[in-house]
Amino acid sequence: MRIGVIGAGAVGTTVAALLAAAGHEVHVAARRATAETIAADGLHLDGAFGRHAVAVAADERLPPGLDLALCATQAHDAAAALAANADALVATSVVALQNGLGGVDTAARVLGGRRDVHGALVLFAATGTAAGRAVATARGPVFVGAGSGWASPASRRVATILASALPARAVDRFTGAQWAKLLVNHVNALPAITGSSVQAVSRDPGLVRVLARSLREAVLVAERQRVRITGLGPLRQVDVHALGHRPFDDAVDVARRLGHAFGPVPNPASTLQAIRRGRRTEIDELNGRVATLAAHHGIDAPVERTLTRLVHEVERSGRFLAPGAVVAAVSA
Ligand SMILES: NC(=O)C1=CN([C@@H]2O[C@H](COP(=O)(O)OP(=O)(O)OC[C@H]3O[C@@H](n4cnc5c(N)ncnc54)[C@H](OP(=O)(O)O)[C@@H]3O)[C@@H](O)[C@H]2O)C=CC1
Ligand SMILES: CC(C)(CO)C(=O)C(=O)O
Repeated sequence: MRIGVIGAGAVGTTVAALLAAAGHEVHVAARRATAETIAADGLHLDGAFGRHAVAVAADERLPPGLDLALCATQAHDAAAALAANADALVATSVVALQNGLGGVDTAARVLGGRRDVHGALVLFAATGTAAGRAVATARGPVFVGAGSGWASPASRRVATILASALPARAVDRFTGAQWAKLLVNHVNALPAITGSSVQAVSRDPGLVRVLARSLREAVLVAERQRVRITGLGPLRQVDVHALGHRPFDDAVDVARRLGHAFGPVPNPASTLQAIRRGRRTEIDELNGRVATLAAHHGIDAPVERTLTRLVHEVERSGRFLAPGAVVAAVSA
């Protein structure tokens, strides 16, 4: 298959390298300097999916005539990246890999309301190390779907193509699964604020309770949105229930397990990686999105609000906070 990947960061490099290693003809669209490096040196992936060095085509734009295109930019770059490639994608199935709730809608809107647009919920963890280079710090599947019903034949086809290269499958009730991924991504904020890993946060008795409180707020907001969150990857349906409704210590247990679901290799998660590279984070699409929805429903979500504010403060200052300062800020 001829497959395009827009964005050669942590996720784009991982997926593109695995697709190329599985024998697909892969075209990468990246910023000019990155595209030149990849065209000359190929893609290099190490870690949980093995070591791969593969040659791929790379340019600032994708060529026309692709069977499938994956958008692997950060959420706030997706609209511009897809618009820049829209002419090449008129007859191509498109998959949005962004975290948060808006990936599929953004892609469909930018591509003129097209129906062959799918979302992918990525549950592996990857860290970008240089242009066209990434390390997968934890394995995990990719779930493909769209909308609130059964997975369509088109989503199943996309999942089958991806499954030729990495663990991937179609998922029903994508909207509920996307909320489950949003809950999983609650592990992102505290490493970004403290400069530590997801696993280190889960081991810290104060921070893991903050994580559990933020998760509890998110579950209550989802319920007010009338979303039924499905189990996904490390987060089972019973865990979602525990986060919202069981005694708080049960929610803390779920939060702790979520952090350890990423294995022994320290996972900074994508939000801390953005901060380390001096890039804008996606926090407004994660905890910030929950805080906004909470306000819309007249619910108080003080932990979601505070975590969003603290990530923005670290984005601006570049100074991480000690765990005790975070616990104090959330409890103030
Ligand atoms: N990292 C992870 O483990 C996971 C990440 N995700 C999600 O996947 C998405 C991508 O994350 P991640 O790979 O970590 O992010 P990165 O920032 O590492 O990669 C995004 C890449 O897209 C590039 N880009 C932005 N705009 C364009 C454009 N117009 N044309 C070409 N390239 C462009 C960026 O370049 P530049 O930096 O120069 O702007 C960057 O190299 C995010 O939504 C993230 O939340 C999901 C699961 C796991
Ligand atoms: C799955 C997880 C948490 C992997 O780190 C991720 O989505 C991210 O880093 O944004």
